[in-house]
Amino acid sequence: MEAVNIGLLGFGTVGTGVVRIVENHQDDLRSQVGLPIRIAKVLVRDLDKPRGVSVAEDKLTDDPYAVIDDPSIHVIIEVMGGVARTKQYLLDALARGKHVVTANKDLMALHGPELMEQARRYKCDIMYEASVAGGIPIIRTLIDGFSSDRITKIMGIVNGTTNYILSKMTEEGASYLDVLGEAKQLGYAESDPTSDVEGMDAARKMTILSTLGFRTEVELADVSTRGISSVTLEDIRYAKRLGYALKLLGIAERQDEHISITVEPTMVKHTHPLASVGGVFNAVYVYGEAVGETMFYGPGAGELPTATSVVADLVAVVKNLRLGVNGLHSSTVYKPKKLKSDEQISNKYFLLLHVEDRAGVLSQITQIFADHEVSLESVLQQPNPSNPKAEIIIITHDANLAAMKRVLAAFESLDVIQTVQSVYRVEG
Ligand SMILES: NC(=O)C1=CN([C@@H]2O[C@H](COP(=O)(O)OP(=O)(O)OC[C@H]3O[C@@H](n4cnc5c(N)ncnc54)[C@H](OP(=O)(O)O)[C@@H]3O)[C@@H](O)[C@H]2O)C=CC1
Ligand SMILES: N[C@@H](CC=O)C(=O)O
Ligand code: NA
Repeated sequence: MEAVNIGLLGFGTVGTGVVRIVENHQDDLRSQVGLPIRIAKVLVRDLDKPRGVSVAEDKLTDDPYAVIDDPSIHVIIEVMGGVARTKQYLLDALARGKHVVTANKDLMALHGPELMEQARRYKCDIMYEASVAGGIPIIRTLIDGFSSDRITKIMGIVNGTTNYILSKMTEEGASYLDVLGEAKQLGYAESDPTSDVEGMDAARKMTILSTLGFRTEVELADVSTRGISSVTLEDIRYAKRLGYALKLLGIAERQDEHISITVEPTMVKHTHPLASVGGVFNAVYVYGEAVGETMFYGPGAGELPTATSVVADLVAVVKNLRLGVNGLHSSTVYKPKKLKSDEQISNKYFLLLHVEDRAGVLSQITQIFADHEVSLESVLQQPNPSNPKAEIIIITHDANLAAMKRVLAAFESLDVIQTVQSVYRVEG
C-alpha cells in the first residue's frame, strides 16, 4: 500500500473542508499515519457547479458506485447527507471492505446499530465524530475518555444554527427569520433547516450521545422534542430580566437506571456555564459519578471545524489499518433500556400567562398549582401596556412532569386565562 485512497461522498460545506485539510495538513497527516493521504474520487450531484476548492476533473463523478466499487479506495468519507439512499451506499461500501467516516447524524441516529453491525461483519471501522457538535471531540470522549465512569447527565447545546439564532435575538433583538437566513448563508443550517429549528437535529445528536453515555440503545422516538420556532423576543426579554438565557438544550438524565432525554428551549440561569455559550458554538456538559462535572466547548458547525473531526476520524481509521485492528469495536451498548415515566421526571418551569386584569385572578391560578401539588418559587404580576390583559410570570419549584401537564390541562377550563403564552423548563 503506497497511499491511503479516499472516496469522498459529497463536496459541499464539509466536503470542501475535508479536501482543504487533507491538502494543507498533508505533511502532518503523513507523519502520523505513515502514508500519504489522497482524495481519489469525489461524488457530487452537479458536475458543473463551481467549487470552493478545486480537485482534478477526472476525480469528480456523479455516479456513487464509481466510488463505492473502486477497488483502489480504502476509506469512504460520507459528507453528502440523506438517509435511505446514503445508508445503502454505506452498507455496500462496508460489504466491499471499505472503512467509513461519516458526519451524518440523521443516519447514525436512525440506523447506527445496523451500520455498526455491518462494519463488525466485514471487519471495518465506522467513525462519526463530526455527527455531534461538529468540531468538539465528544464522541471519542464518551467512548474512551469516560469508559471508566458511569455517566448520569449529559446536557448540551448541540445545534449551532439555533444557538446562533437565539444569541442574535438576545443580543441584537434580531428577528428570527432574518437570522435563520444568515445561518443558512454561513453553512451552519441543514439543507432543510426545519430539522434545526424544530429540534430534530439536536434530538438526533442527543440520541447518539445518550446511547454512548448511558450504554443503552436509545432511539430517536425516546427523545421528547420541541424546537425554537415559537420562541418570541418577549420570552427572551423575560428570560434576561429574570437572570436566565434561553437556549435550545438537549438534556439526558439517568437515575436508578431509568433515563429521560429531551430537547427543548430552556431557561438557563446566567451563572450556569452553558448560559454563556453564544453564536454557533456548542457545548456539552457531562456529569459522571466518579469524575463529577465536565464541559466540552467548541464550534458546532461550519466547514473547517466539522472537517477537523472528519479528518481526525480518518487518521484513527488509518492508524487501525496500519496496525491491522480495524473493526474491533468493543460493545459500548449493553444495558437494557428503561425510560422514566412523567411521574419520575422532575423540573422547574417558567410560565408566562396573559390573564384578565381583575381581583381574584391570581388566587384562582395559584389554587390550581396547589390542587396538583406544584409549589411555586416566584410569582410576578404586571400590566402589559400593549395589551388590556395583565401578565403573570411564574417560576415553579421542582415539579413532576405529570403534575405540570395536569396544571396546564386545568388552565384550559379557567376562563380568566386568556393564553398560556409560554412554558419553559428551567435549569441551573
Ligand atoms: N455543515 C455543517 O456545519 C455540518 C454538517 N454536518 C453533516 O454533514 C453532511 C454534509 O453537510 P454539508 O456539507 O453542510 O452539506 P452540503 O449540502 O453543503 O453538501 C452536500 C454535498 O453532497 C452532494 N450530494 C448530496 N446529495 C447527493 C446525491 N444524491 N448524489 C450525489 N451527491 C450528492 C452535494 O452535491 P452538489 O455540490 O453537486 O450539490 C454536495 O456536494 C450532512 O450529513 C450534515 O448533516 C455535520 C456537522 C456540521
Ligand atoms: N445544522 C447543524 C450542523 C451541525 O451539525 C447545526 O446547526 O448544528
Ligand atoms: Na464531534
